[in-house]
Amino acid sequence: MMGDKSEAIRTENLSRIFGTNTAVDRLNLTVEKGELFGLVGPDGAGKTTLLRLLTAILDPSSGNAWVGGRSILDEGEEIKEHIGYMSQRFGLYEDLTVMENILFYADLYDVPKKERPPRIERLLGFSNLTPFKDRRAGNLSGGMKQKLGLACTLVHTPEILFLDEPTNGVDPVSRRDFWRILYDLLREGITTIISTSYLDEAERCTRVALFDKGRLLLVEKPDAMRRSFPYPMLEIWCDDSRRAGEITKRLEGVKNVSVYGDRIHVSLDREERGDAVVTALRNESIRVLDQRAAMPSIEDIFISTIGQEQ
Ligand SMILES: Nc1ncnc2c1ncn2[C@@H]1O[C@H](COP(=O)(O)OP(=O)(O)OP(=O)(O)O)[C@@H](O)[C@H]1O
Repeated sequence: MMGDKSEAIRTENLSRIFGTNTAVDRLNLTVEKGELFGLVGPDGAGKTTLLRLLTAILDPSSGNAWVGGRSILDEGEEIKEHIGYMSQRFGLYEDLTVMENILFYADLYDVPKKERPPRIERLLGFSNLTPFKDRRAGNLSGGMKQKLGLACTLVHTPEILFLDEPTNGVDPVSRRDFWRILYDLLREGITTIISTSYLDEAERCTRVALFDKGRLLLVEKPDAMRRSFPYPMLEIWCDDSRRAGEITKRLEGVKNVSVYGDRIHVSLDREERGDAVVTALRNESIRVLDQRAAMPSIEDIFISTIGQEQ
């Protein structure tokens, strides 16, 4: 079946097996045009393999996928012309300057010479790299390198962008900058598929797909995901939150516990259990400073869903 016109991506029973290991397991997924679509899941969940399948770098073991209406099985070369892919090991040339790196990718993608100056100026502006255009890539900070990688990935104006953990190891301020760029791209109508291990980033996506062991467990808008979370959540501020987390995990009716700095999130089978949790903590000499009902974060949902799987 061909993809719909409003669809950026459609997969049908897409699978990839390595030996006895199923990295992507009969995946059926549709991403609409103009989405900023997040892939999350623990290490080894199959996110990178999925991105490599969709970018036509890796052949599927079975099933098919359409990217911009083109099949990965027999239109891989056309797909590559219309997409941008920033892999975890995106190749920047450390000895070349920012400008030279962008020009290198412009050559690689045969960007017409006349179109280059305005496009490159825009990309440099976009990524705040104009003042650094003559700096060697090797001398850029981690955050700037990622922005340069993105600029290189965008030089041939792809319709669909695939980013594999682009902000991994980047400081929080640079991560926010990077996301500002992604939102600008979203406003321009570019579809982006991004894998991330930062769950606060997943909250910023239009929709999030949660993977584990090659299988798609959930796909939803972050808000809807939070609203449909089946368990009441209690947020408790306390001292020694780690120990509080350990104690809480063992209590009856506690579905799940996540520890965040000076507070814990507890999901319960029934709201009334909250008082018993607080009492149990106090009995173990934990100082409970405050408590309130809370909305679950994507992290709570993620931990709870993966937990039920095992
Ligand atoms: N080329 C390969 N040969 C053999 N096994 C592979 C290969 N590529 C991936 N795998 C296996 O497939 C599974 C999924 O890996 P994948 O890299 O896609 O996961 P991931 O979710 O992207 O995790 P990470 O974020 O750590 O890269 C893993 O068990 C991995 O060991």
